Amino acid sequence: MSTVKITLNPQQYRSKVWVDWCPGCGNFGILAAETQALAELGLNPRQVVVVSGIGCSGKIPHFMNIEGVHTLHGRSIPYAIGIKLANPSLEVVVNGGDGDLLGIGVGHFVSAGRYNVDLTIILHNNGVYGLTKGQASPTLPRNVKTKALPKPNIKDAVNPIILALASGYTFVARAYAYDTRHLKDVIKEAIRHKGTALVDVLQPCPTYNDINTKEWYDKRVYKLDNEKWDPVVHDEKEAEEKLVKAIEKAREPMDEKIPIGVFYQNELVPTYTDRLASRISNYLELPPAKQVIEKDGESLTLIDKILEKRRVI
Ligand SMILES: Cc1ncc(C[n+]2csc(CCOP(=O)(O)OP(=O)(O)O)c2C)c(N)n1
Ligand code: SF4
Ligand SMILES: [Mg+2]
Repeated sequence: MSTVKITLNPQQYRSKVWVDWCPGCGNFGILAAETQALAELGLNPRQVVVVSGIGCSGKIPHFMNIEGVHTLHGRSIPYAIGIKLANPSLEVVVNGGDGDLLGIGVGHFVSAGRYNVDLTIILHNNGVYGLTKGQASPTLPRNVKTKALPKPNIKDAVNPIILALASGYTFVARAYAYDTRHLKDVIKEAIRHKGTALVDVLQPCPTYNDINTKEWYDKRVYKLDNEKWDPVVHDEKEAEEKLVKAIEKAREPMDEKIPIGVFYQNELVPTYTDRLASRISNYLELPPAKQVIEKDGESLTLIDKILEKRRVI
């Protein structure tokens, strides 16, 4: 992570691009909290890469003054992993929709936890495919009928917290897009965490999700901190017990009460950067992005010769 300190002004992380989300969209809260978190962490915008997929959520890098990549639907995580592996000194944040990360991209979502790559993944969880006009997303429960569905949802929902815990994520949290102060604090913790971090953000979509509205969430969300919840694994022996407790907490029905905050955090697991550095002695000084690959326009790698040898005529 960069240690360059800059002034605490979230506007430095905002671009001049017009934000075209619908009025009242929960994405505004995520954008505000994310830029505030980066400002409070004092991260150099040139050292932060925000990677997104396709969806309303996917537009976020355009609205930020950071290094950003707006990738393909479902493919933000492999891009992000590649960026982090090529240059481990960068702070890499993924922003994705629930369709993007848990539908078409779910294989990559699971895979990230197995590497424990040092990434922060911010899930814009609105229960719908917002950009494509409100189809059910993988987090919409069965039998719920949002306004664009002709009939109630026929499929069961995926629980992002449980899926992340089962996949080996070492930081797993839930937050709420309209409680931007709490969301900002959770994003800061996720970025500071060493390992794969998920922040599942409950994000009202006032245009297509007429069930999980601001009014619906406001009555239900409560903070885990107020329950004296301790998510941190302080000792290897605690890991199993805390993981099981976090899964049990995430299994609680969300009809009446919805906990937000950090469910689980374990920094005792080596990150993928640590694992590579233990096998490649000069990885941290000379990761792929910092290697010199040409001199005076001539390639210093043998790639041309290797390709020539394998040419099939
Ligand atoms: C490979 C591919 N399949 C399908 C689409 C069409 N598509 C664009 S966005 C989207 C879903 C968006 O929903 P979500 O990821 O939840 O993001 P949101 O708009 O809700 O933020 C789909 C299916 C696409 N762009 N690319
Ligand atoms: S469709 Fe929903 S998620 Fe997309 S910008 Fe509008 S309110 Fe936000
Ligand atoms: Mg969505």
